[in-house]
Amino acid sequence: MLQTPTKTVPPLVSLGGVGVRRQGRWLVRGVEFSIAPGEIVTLIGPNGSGKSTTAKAAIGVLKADEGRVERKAGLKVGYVPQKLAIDWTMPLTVDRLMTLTSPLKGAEIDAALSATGIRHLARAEVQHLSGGEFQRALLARAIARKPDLLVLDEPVQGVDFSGEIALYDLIKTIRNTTGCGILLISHDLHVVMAETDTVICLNGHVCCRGTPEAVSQSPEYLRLFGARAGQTLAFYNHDHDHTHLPDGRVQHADGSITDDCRPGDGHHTQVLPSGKAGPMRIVHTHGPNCGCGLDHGPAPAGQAGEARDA
Ligand SMILES: Nc1ncnc2c1ncn2[C@@H]1O[C@H](COP(=O)(O)OP(=O)(O)OP(=O)(O)O)[C@@H](O)[C@H]1O
Repeated sequence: MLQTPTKTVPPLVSLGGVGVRRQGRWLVRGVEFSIAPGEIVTLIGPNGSGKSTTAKAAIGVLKADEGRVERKAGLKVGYVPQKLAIDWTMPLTVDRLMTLTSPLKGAEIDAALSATGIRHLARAEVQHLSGGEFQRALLARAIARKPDLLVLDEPVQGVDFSGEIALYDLIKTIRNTTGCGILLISHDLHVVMAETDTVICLNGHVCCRGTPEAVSQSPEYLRLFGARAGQTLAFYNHDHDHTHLPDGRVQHADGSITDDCRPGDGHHTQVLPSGKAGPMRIVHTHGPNCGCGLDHGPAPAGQAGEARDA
């Protein structure tokens, strides 16, 4: 059972100075990271910060316009995109969903559905699944072909908080039992999964990155999320010092506006109590126009950063 990433082995995918430009605008630029077998890398950032674009560039769905993307020869990718083109008016069972794009043996379908805890739903109509069940069905579909790299673009959409914890636990279990690398995307900025090895914060470029290494023991946190979550969640604070405007331009802390991010943009602080690694809940600090679309008040005085639940 693989518990820790193996950085000594060659990466599954490696990005160096990657930029993607569309319609005369850099969507992301200067992106650098790699994913090793068994490693969980989480991309976070506000809406439109380039997380999906980066993930697509990493797996070759999108071509980078600058920089280099290297993938292990023969890399098998399981990809759960943010949006899925499903005709909800057509009846579609879970086991049919599994084989929509390529065939699978019955035993492979069973194994994947069992691994995600929804074997009993094999004959269920997809449109009748709950949010959490649907995400599990998508996960089952992605792991059925035993990928080396699993790319999950917002895997907790439509799932309540306890469902999120369960899904992140499941994703961790998949990593531990299969040893695959995982690239996880979260736009909410407030939830990052268990055992995330590396968090990369994007805002058109890599603003900050780090290893979440702590479990919060804060009383407020335990009160909010309960002892179970308290064992596995930690705080993560950061600031965006620039705002992505609706027209794609970037307003900087000094008020100036440019077409793209500047290399020096993105001053962030990360405040993590020490302790065991685990899933963490991101609590972040915003300027008046951080761009995340959420209303955040100031943190209680005396806390490092302004830790408010996003
Ligand atoms: N093909 C394209 N042509 C032009 N602009 C694009 C294209 N694809 C994405 N964009 C723009 O690039 C920016 C980054 O998009 P992307 O989907 O990567 O962001 P994201 O961080 O994943 O956002 P979200 O959290 O909302 O899903 C957005 O402003 C988006 O409108």
